[in-house]
Amino acid sequence: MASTPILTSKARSAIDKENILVHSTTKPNVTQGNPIPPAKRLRRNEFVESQPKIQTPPSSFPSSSISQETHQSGLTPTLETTTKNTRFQSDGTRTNDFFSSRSNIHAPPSFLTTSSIPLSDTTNVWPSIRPHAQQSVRTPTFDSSKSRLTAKDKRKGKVVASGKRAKTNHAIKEPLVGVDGDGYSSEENDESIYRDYEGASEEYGEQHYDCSSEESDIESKLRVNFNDKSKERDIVAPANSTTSSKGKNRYIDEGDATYKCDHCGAIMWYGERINRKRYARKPKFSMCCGHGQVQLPLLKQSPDILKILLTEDDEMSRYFRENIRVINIVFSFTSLGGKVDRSVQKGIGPQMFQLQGENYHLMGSLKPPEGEPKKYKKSAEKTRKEELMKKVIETLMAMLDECNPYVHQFRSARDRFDTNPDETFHMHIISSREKDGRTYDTPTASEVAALIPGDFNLEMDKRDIVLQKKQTGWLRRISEIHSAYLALHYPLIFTYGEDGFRLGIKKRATDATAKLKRQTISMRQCLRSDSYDSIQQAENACKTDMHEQGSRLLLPASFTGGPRYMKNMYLDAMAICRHIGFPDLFITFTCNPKWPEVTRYLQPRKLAAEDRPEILCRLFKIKLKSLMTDLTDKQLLGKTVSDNGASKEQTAPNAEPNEESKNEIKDFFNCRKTDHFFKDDDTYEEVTSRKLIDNTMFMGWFEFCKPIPDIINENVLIMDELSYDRQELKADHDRDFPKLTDEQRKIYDLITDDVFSKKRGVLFVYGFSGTGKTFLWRLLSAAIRYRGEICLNVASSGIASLLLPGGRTTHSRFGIPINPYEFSTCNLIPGTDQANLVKAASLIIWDEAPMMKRAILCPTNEDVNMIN
Ligand SMILES: Nc1ncnc2c1ncn2[C@@H]1O[C@H](COP(=O)(O)OP(=O)(O)OP(=O)(O)O)[C@@H](O)[C@H]1O
Repeated sequence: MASTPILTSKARSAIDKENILVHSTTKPNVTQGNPIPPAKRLRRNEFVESQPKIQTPPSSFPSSSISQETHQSGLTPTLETTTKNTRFQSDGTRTNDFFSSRSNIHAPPSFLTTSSIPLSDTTNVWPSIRPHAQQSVRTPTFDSSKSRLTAKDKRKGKVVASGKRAKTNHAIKEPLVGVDGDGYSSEENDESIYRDYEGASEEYGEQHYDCSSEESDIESKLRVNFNDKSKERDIVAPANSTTSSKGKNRYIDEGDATYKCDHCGAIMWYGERINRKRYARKPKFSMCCGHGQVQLPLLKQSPDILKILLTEDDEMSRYFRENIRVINIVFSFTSLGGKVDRSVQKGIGPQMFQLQGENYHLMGSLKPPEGEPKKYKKSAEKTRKEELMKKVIETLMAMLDECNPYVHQFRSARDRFDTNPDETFHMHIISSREKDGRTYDTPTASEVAALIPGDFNLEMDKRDIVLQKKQTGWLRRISEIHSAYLALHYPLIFTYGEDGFRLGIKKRATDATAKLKRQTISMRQCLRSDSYDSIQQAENACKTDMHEQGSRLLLPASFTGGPRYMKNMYLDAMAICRHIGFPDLFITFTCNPKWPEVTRYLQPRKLAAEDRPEILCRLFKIKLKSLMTDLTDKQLLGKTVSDNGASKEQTAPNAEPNEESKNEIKDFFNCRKTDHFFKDDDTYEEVTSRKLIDNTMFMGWFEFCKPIPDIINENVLIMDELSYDRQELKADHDRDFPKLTDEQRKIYDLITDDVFSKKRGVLFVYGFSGTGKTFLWRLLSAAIRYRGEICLNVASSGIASLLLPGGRTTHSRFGIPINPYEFSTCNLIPGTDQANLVKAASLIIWDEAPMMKRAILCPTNEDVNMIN
């Protein structure tokens, strides 16, 4: 997990103005007299140019100490001696930083090193301008045992280590005050930190721990007095300081998950509340149930035997917990699917493989193919060698036999095979349920699956899972929205075969939901991706008829962080870079399973971090938001001039309203403010009739984009297709027509009859290489075109398209995405020239069609049908 907030050159220049030079400290190869390699940077940083002295690199710059520093990360639990980080003030003072437990920074430009360095290093100057910067100090150590809560602080809901206040006061008196608003960990910044964060703790209810070491005497010796060299403000010198400097590094603790959602009772962290900017005595949450819109039944209590295995401390239970994943796989009905790359497993080390793209579940036939072993059983037998495993498996088998409806049905199928081996039947695992998913989640055996005599029936719901006795051995992919998707893969979690997400679950009936157009829960609500609305609307907005004109978009199951989302973020970032300049810092923010909040949550439950990845994700998100607030709202590194909307919820990109922020069109394309204008299924009339948005630049733009009826709308694509030299085509056709073989002639007649009699249909012509398919396509297209009709020749690859007269790739002709995934659709927007051309075509010849994924062929066919 990583996030890359962009700090642009303006931000950098803002930092520079405060003499906080943003450079990597890991610059051991800087040469004497030329410490600042990029000319661009020199140009922009006049103050550096005007201070030749400061460019002298320190002769004794120890690269080893730097590397120690660069590896410092997170809550460094060591007391190793490291290089002290240095920060410069506008008054020429220098301050020393330790780093914060929050993030590492990589400096991407070529002139900076790419190694990971702590955030505090962002305020470091070049080694050359800090000859005495290598102060040996102890790395601050996090020691939770030193964190003591005072009763008052507890009441306030914050945790501040006792003794910190005294130190804080001391820091206030200290003349070496740090940079305003900056200072996760710098000792000189204690005052500002405390001002900021104690205020913040009032405001945000955060809990603070002191992570400092008690080694104040060492640190106090290493204090640096910059005032001595205040005139040459970049030249720093050490000075003896008598300042006590306890508690340089503080960890901002997000507290425990002690808050409850009013609607569904979900236990939440304070940082997960809506409207994070405000302190709330009774915080509200939406990520759990969308303000009570989503009402789902609670999972049933586990069967007693499973409870014992999960909680007790006997040998069998411990063994079960240690091997719970393996045991689950033994009982799982489905297997993991995805593009697996096993080449990464080299040498010794833990077993691992790389999974690319989408992850899904696969299911095989009722019986394995002839001669093949029973795979699941095999693994079970293997594990049964161990006595303990055998006992556990037998216990669980008995449990699942009793309570899991899928097990019932599979057992019935087996019995039926045994009694009548010649009978043909298939097992049909039903996707759609009649019952309301809010109240009934534990289905019975007859509801989940049925054994149906006969072969596969084409009229079944395409999401249903149909298991046949005879299969080729291929595993079948299961739809993610099948209600049994999770229950089949995790029988030990969904012991009763409980339903997962399925279509048609009704929202809770409230006043708010009554006004909504969609009364059922969508996958998006389950995934909590509201920002998708704005993206979808952005694509539809320029059209007058929103229903007909909009391109069809399907929400992928893995929306957040999915290809579409990432592409948007990437394009936004590139647009920002182009407009404002390249970023100076590349901050990666990683998740730490040893965060105190995580440990406090997991330890009492006897769980490891990998057992509850969602807890890590949630805390990561909270901390990421917190960091983004510090960077943007609190302007830790200077004013934010732009952001890509990734942290839209908590960022105010332009805090001071200016001309730029009033440009609604720009905001619209930046996916900001669109919520004010649209909702998912609003019509154009509804949108434009709102008084709220009258006479804005945005509405003017809408008007501008309206098609003007008086102007004849000529479609250049159609004109292009009709501009062939018909006489020449006819001559070619007449020349080759007699050459057709009987088989080719038959196909030719069939197709031309259908085209000229305006029949619709799909014909699939196949044959070995060299049997004259391309010859036939050429003749057919000539036959259609010389009669003044449109024939579109497309091919799956660019090379194949060159062989066809007027050929184009299908990607280009139908707007097929380059990297299609399961839920991709064509970008063929009805009403556009491209769509009208497809509509006007009499014949579409698609060469090498099987080269395309099925995931593309079917939607393309649907899209072409839709626009016709
Ligand atoms: N009826 C025909 N009369 C004369 N020549 C023919 C006839 N059919 C095919 N050919 C010739 O045979 C050669 C191979 O035909 P073509 O390239 O159309 O085969 P293909 O099935 O498209 O092959 P591939 O699948 O490899 O693309 C071409 O030179 C073509 O002109």
